[in-house]
Amino acid sequence: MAPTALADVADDHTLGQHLESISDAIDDVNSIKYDTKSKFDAAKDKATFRQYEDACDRVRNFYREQHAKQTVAYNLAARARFYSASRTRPRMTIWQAMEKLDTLVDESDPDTSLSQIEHLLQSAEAIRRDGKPRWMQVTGLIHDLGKLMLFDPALGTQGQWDVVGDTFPVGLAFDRRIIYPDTFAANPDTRDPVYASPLGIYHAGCGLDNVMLSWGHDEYLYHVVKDQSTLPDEALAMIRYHSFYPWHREGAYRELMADKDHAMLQAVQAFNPYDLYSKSDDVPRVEDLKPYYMGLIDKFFPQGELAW
Ligand SMILES: O[C@H]1[C@H](O)[C@@H](O)[C@H](O)[C@@H](O)[C@H]1O
Ligand SMILES: [Fe+2]
Ligand SMILES: [Fe+2]
Repeated sequence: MAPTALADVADDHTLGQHLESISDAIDDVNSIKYDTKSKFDAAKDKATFRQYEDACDRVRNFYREQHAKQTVAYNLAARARFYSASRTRPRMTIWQAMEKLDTLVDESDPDTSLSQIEHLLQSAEAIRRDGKPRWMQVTGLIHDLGKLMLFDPALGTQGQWDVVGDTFPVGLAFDRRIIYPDTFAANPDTRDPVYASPLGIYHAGCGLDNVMLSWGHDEYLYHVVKDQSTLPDEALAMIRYHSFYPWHREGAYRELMADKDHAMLQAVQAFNPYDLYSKSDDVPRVEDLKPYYMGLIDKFFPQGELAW
């Protein structure tokens, strides 16, 4: 009897593996062609979130400082620190990073009272509920982990102004469609003849890959995960451009786009409602959701620990 029972177990196991690889294959097909619609009521939600005109002083002061200090010179220096060969990069798994980030209170965010880990799980859960591919769910789960840069002294982060908040390109005139556009008057780049010109240091169609976006959590996380995960380009664009509201929501800076960026814009726009509007959902139960997301993390970050 025993050998038969053992064989049954072995067969069950193989069957389980087959089913898993079939569902992986379906997911891979979905990753190429995925539905960019979401269940949110965009018109209603637009009136509820991101009301910067009514925002508190904390948010206003945050942007006043950010817009004065994000210069080309600062951006070059921040990137040099990130890439510096002498920097010892902290090593952490994705889940450890999520737990570490949880202590941060984002000064730029007018909309959420939840902790960071809850926001990440809320975004991921909303994507999962809508039947989107697993690579997009895991993107929701990690998209704000770049805020961890605040905790690495070697990155020389100056405060929150170079970590959170909406992003915009530097090296060309600041567009009026960025929130609080008048606060750029305090930025020295507005008095530089090249940086203050319509295309600045760029040329039309140069592609967003060649544009320097203000330094912060999007850019940092993009550089961390691009070579340390199996995520598709769409996921990397969702991470890199998720705070670039003047582009993905307001239609600014389109003249800088190259062909590839049109598909990336669609991806970022498909992602945005899950970042923003899931902020009104119920508080997720971290321990209940952990096993499912640990499975996704293993799939897309097979080496476990990442260098941050
Ligand atoms: O306040 C928020 C917050 O910091 C987000 O993480 C970021 O992606 C947004 O664009 C920003 O405006
Ligand atoms: Fe973010
Ligand atoms: Fe977010």
